[in-house]
Amino acid sequence: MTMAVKQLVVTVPTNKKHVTKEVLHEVSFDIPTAQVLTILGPSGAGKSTLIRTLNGLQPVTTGSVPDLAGQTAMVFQHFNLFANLTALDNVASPLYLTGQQSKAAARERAMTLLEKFNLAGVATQYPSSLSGGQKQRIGILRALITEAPVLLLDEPTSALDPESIREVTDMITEVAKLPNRTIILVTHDIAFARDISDDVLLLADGRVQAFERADDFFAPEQQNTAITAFLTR
Ligand SMILES: Nc1ncnc2c1ncn2[C@@H]1O[C@H](COP(=O)(O)OP(=O)(O)OP(=O)(O)O)[C@@H](O)[C@H]1O
Repeated sequence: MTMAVKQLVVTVPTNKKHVTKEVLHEVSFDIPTAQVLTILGPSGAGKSTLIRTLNGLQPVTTGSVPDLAGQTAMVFQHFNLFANLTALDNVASPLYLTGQQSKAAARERAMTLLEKFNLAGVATQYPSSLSGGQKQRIGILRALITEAPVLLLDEPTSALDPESIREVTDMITEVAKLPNRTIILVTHDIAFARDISDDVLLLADGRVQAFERADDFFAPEQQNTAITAFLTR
């Protein structure tokens, strides 16, 4: 099963009154379910705008995206943890803040997740005392606890030091193995993209430059074309 994005156009306001700018130009591709789709492209290509549109944070101007309301969970570049909540409560928060579960039940579920991913030791700590890698792993668990079938990750490692990057990419690799989980990942980390992707969408200037199976995209004979074009911009 796939979910289609069809001729998606997104325009955003500019500093000038009544002047808008088209950030995505008739973008079409299919989101394969239970796979890892990686969105690559140079800075300003529209990657974040696309992922925000899929999450309903950015309105569609014309064209269409699948209705993913209530089916997505987002992981942010800068973690966006609640500073006043412990790691445990950050993970539990999507369940109890929405009233889906009692705080006690949500915490129990959160603790199980923390244990599964070797983070039980930081359960009572606040974000300010966590490393970047720990913060992002907590951010990923906060998304996972929702059991949303579509996980959106917007440059989850770009604010991290090399050691933390490894912790987080290892965790995302584990998460990608969970059954029935669709992952849409924006990254500038080509090596990680090559390791984890099933499909690749390459954007530049708001247009689709390539949409193909990762094996084809990263095939040796391709490396002088699409990837080089991307890397050298
Ligand atoms: N809400 C907005 N208001 C004004 N401009 C916006 C808005 N959202 C996106 N843009 C502009 O749209 C273009 C694409 O931005 P976007 O953040 O989607 O690119 P990106 O590929 O994610 O870049 P990066 O890799 O640097 O994060 C940029 O020129 C950006 O300034």
